[in-house]
Amino acid sequence: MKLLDVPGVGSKLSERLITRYGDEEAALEALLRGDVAGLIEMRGMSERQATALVQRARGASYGVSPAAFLATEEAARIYSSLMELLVEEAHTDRARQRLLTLFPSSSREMIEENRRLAEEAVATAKRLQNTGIADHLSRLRPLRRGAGPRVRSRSVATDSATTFRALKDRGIDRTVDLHLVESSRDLRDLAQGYDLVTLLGRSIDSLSLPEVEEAVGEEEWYLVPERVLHHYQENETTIDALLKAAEILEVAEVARFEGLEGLSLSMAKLAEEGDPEVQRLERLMAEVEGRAEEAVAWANRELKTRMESCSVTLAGDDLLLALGKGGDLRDVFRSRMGETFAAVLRSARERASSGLHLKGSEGARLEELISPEVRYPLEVDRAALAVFVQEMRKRAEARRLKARREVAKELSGMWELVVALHERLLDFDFIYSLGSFALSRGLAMPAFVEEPCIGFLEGRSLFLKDPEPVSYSVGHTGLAGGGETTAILSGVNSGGKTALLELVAQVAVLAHMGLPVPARSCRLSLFESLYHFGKSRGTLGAGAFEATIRKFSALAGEGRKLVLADELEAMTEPGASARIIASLLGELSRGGSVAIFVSHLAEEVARFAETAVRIDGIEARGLDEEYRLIVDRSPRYRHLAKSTPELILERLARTAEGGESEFYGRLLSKFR
Ligand SMILES: Nc1ncnc2c1ncn2[C@@H]1O[C@H](COP(=O)(O)OP(=O)(O)OP(=O)(O)O)[C@@H](O)[C@H]1O
Repeated sequence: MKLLDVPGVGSKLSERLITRYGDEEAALEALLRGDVAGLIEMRGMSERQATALVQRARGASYGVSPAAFLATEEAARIYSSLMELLVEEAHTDRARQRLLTLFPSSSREMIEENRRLAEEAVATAKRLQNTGIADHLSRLRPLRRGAGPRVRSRSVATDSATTFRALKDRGIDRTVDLHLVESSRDLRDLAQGYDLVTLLGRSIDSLSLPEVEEAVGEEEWYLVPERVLHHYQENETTIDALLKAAEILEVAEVARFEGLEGLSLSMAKLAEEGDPEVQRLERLMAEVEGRAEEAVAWANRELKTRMESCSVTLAGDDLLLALGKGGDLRDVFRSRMGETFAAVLRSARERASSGLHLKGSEGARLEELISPEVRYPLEVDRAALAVFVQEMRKRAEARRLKARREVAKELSGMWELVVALHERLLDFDFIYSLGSFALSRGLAMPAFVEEPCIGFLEGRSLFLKDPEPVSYSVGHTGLAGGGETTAILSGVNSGGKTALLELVAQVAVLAHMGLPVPARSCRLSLFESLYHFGKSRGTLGAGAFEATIRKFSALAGEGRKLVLADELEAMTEPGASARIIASLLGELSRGGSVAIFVSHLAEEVARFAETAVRIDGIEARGLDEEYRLIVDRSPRYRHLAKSTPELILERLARTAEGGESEFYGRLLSKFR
């Protein structure tokens, strides 16, 4: 098959598909695989168009058209409503898009292939019951690949124009400042603006610059580990869901995966709370200023109190010394009050550092923030404080960088694994959703037989909230009824005739999609198409009658059809309608088709019929305690069900009062 063999693909679209997928073979493979997600990446291709394109390609590969089976609007509506229910089961967009590419057809091979898929899907969903996998699948999102926030405290420098260009081409400058330096001076100037400069190249001496590190690699994880980590951080929820879902699949022995453990361990490191030393430094940075201020304030209060309560007696010598050349009254005070001052200073410094878990020279550095000079009031040395905080920030940053590099190095080789895992689990969601749809609704795989027929036991309409099971069969299903392939369904108003027709349509559509159907068991033949005619409202005018009859002309064509019609009699006067229905049924029966017509004109139709037409009926058995009709939803075969007006009259007679009730009673007596 070629791309041009797909209906709707002209040379222009074919070219675009080849550009998108690389070559014709890959493009065709993508269409047949149902790659809607990949197709909508093409400009101007909507999801609906992509879905239809996949359907046409699939259809073409089996020699069918996706629109052929659903021959009427009503049939297409039933299919759409079924698809709505089906896609409700999908946890991901990918699964939803793939599910939407399924369609009913008369191709035995296509149905067979889908049946194999559906059977595998149901078996898989069964094995995964109560494992909670759905929660993890629901957390899967498309993988993102943003550059992440800029690193502002560091920069990368190189002395080589070639390296500079290569790094730019790799987009390193999107995350961190990138510089080309030509001399040690350049480098020194640059270093002043950052906590750390990573230098690539050996021509410039950087030994004397503590803010410069000589790079030992050019890999992304080394130069900008934040970028690698960002890929994993921004996809953390999805990766976590992937790991959990994959683990469940392994435990349930549904699938095996390589490299899960390594990825899981590295992801755990990514999520780990920071390094305790970095946390200590951060706490120190946050608290040091306040502590120093508080200690100085305390010392000033203390000095004031102590000074106020003491007096100093000066000897004449002291006065001469202080007043003499180069003399200073401070020296006098230092000699008299030195011990008091020193004691207060010591206590203040202890107050500043207590509980800060200082290490190495940090204690001494902190002490230096409160000058030992004898003076009042004491003050914090702001310049020393700034230098101290700056140093701590650099130490913390260096440790953080080291830790980031370690995790980034591990993770940098795992991205392909993440992408592959993501693809597999999105594909898996399609299978799992399909299986869950069948399992949660108790669907069963139908059996295809040769004779024209359709029938099921305990069918439950998927469109009703709490459906009563219904069994019905037309043609030689071997389940019940007789061999007639055409039936007229009569019965009480609101008995469930329309609902039953819809159920037959649901069964036919799902079976021809290769999917299980809502019944305990089901047998049917392969049909070329489904004609479903809904109930029309009121008698049609001449123009509308003509249009309706034209639609029926298609029924005369070749091929086995399943025809479901709801109260066609409304198309024209009852007498004419009965004749038309009878002759339609004759045409269909002779053509080897199967038909179920809901009609209140069953007796008249049977009178005009030239072929064997069975009349079945849905009947009311009586009234319940609240005077509601008790209906047997499964039709009785070969039984003309009355509309049971006497039950309605009985209800009226019992619920009305006085004269009105008597009136209904008199009418009712005519039936007894
Ligand atoms: N199998 C079923 N289980 C539960 N409820 C049902 C079932 N079949 C039909 N009903 C309910 O009965 C009501 C009437 O059904 P429906 O419209 O199919 O009847 P009808 O025989 O076509 O009526 P009418 O002759 O008036 O067109 C609907 O509201 C539907 O929900």
